[in-house]
Amino acid sequence: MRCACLPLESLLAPWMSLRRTEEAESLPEVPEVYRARYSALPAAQPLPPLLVLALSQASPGVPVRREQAFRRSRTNFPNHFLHSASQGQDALGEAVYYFEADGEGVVQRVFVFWPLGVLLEGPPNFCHGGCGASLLDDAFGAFTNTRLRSMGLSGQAVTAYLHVDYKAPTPLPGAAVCAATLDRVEGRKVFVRGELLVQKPDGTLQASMEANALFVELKEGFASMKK
Ligand SMILES: CCCCCCCC(=O)SCCNC(=O)CCNC(=O)[C@H](O)C(C)(C)COP(=O)(O)OP(=O)(O)OC[C@H]1O[C@@H](n2cnc3c(N)ncnc32)[C@H](O)[C@@H]1OP(=O)(O)O
Repeated sequence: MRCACLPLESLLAPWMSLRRTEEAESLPEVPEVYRARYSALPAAQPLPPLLVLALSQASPGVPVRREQAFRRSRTNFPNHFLHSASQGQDALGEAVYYFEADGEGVVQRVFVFWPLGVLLEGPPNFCHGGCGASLLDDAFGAFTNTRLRSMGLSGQAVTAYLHVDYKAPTPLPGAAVCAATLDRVEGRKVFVRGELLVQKPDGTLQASMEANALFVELKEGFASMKK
């Protein structure tokens, strides 16, 4: 039987070797809600096939819209654990964030594509569990804070807890998509759930990790966090 899976090279290239061009290239302006953290994809950067697959599986028949895809603005967050320290050839490649909002502009879901290199290993040839948890935490944070901003709120919430269930190993080198959505809201408490999706050899997607988390909107924002 013919394997429906995407060849590894098409999953990873060119994202693994992507280097920043945002300083040199004039990129389209992104909507205000996203602007603090994200920038537009350069014109030459295609949407990762795995991201497109995850989106079409999550919402069959709904067109994938390039203008809903962003990358993280490194200029504003030069010390970010995932977007700076953990980046590199054979480590994390560059993420692509895809936000979905409802008719009122309120963010309902985020999908975050990550190229995963061999240096992220836990068990031989598989991703470290702490790395997967970090990717999920990042997606949950991106979802929660962008959703809050899209509702006219602060967008300054932090993780109070993160629960991860490891359902299957995550192969390296490879790629994953973290999907995050709302569970419920109780005052300042935002409960989020999601999964880390990888592609099986038969081409279908499977959740190698499932997670839920509580984010708490800070009363006085990040500036109030004490050392
Ligand atoms: C720039 C982009 C950043 C994006 C963030 C990305 C994700 C991250 O990695 S954040 C970093 C990791 N997280 C942290 O460092 C947070 C550290 N913890 C804290 O600062 C505080 O404990 C904090 C803010 C979570 C809660 O403190 P505070 O604002 O004083 O609220 P507090 O009154 O204690 O709790 C609020 C509610 O949450 C509940 N709650 C707080 N923590 C928990 C928990 N671990 N489990 C269950 N419930 C909890 C409380 O019971 C309370 O509930 P209720 O209102 O029903 O009584």
